[in-house]
Amino acid sequence: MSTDLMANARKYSDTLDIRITDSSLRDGSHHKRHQFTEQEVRDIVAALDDSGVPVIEVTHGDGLGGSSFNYGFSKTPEQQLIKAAAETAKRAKIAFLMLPGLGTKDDIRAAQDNGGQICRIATHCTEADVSIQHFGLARELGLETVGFLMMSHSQPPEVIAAQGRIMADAGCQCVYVVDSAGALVLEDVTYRVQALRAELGDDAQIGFHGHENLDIAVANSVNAVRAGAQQIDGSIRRFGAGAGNTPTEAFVGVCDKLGISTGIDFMKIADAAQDVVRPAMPSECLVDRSAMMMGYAGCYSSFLKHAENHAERYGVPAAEILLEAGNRKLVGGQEDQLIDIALELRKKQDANAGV
Ligand SMILES: CC[C@H](O)CC(=O)C(=O)O
Ligand SMILES: [Mn+2]
Repeated sequence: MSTDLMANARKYSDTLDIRITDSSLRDGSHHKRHQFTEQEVRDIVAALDDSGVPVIEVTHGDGLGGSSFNYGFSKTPEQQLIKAAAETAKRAKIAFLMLPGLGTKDDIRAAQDNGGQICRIATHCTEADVSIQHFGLARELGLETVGFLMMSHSQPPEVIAAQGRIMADAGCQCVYVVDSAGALVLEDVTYRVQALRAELGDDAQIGFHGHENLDIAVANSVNAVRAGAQQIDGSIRRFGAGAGNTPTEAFVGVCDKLGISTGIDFMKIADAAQDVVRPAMPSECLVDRSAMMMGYAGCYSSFLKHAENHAERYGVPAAEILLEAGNRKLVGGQEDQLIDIALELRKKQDANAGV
């Protein structure tokens, strides 16, 4: 590790160089169409906790309040899942995600009452100002705070840094570069993390949340660490939206080999991935045509399942819906526009076929 990274790491903890948050029970909720049962959450939390994962995120895929017609209804109320996770974890902290406008301040209070300790607040990467009151509340309540700058590929490093400054000033303790589309490639991550590091200094830590759509989430995460990120997200078995996230277990193995300390036992987490998490997944998260299209075109990974639904309903390819969503620069919350795209594709298809 570089001297700078060692210095940053030491500031974070006496024993760990980086802190990993496993997001499979939140980002994986997209892949599972929000159908987690309480027992699955308990089993996965127990296995991750026993492996030494320090933070486990549990919420509807779209955060607190996400269970809805627009985003997909949860099988089990997310507050019940947060409570089950907090009751199960012996060492790990339980984190929850919220998007201002979807979740409310009361949802944050309820998540804390149910045992959540880390409040992660996500905004589009040009809209950090909508998070100010929520960071204020979270800090007042004594919660640890994390800020998510979603779709970070869509803005240059200086914009990401300026938006990170807004979050840090509002009380955010770690600003994440969030590669929602899996569109960032290697140095794209380095430059964004470096810009945040330069802007925030000691005011906040930096984090990185990757998606695997172009198959480089582990490499991107290593680049983030080398550029000074102290917190990294993964999802065990890549259980996340699109092609999934940085696979926690592979990233832990890579960190072991690079001499980056995570505090996670590689053998135990490898077993957990295979024996506990895989059975709870509806299918593997794949770098298939649709997922690659999202990384290539810069399309929000959470759109995948919605695009698949519309593809089936309107008889058009999901990959083409996603490609067009990327071209139109759609952001989270614009899920309904995927229907317009599907209908337009269908019209063109019919016209070409002379229907
Ligand atoms: C809440 C939407 C989204 O899934 C957050 C996230 O993980 C990302 O943007 O990658
Ligand atoms: Mn994600």
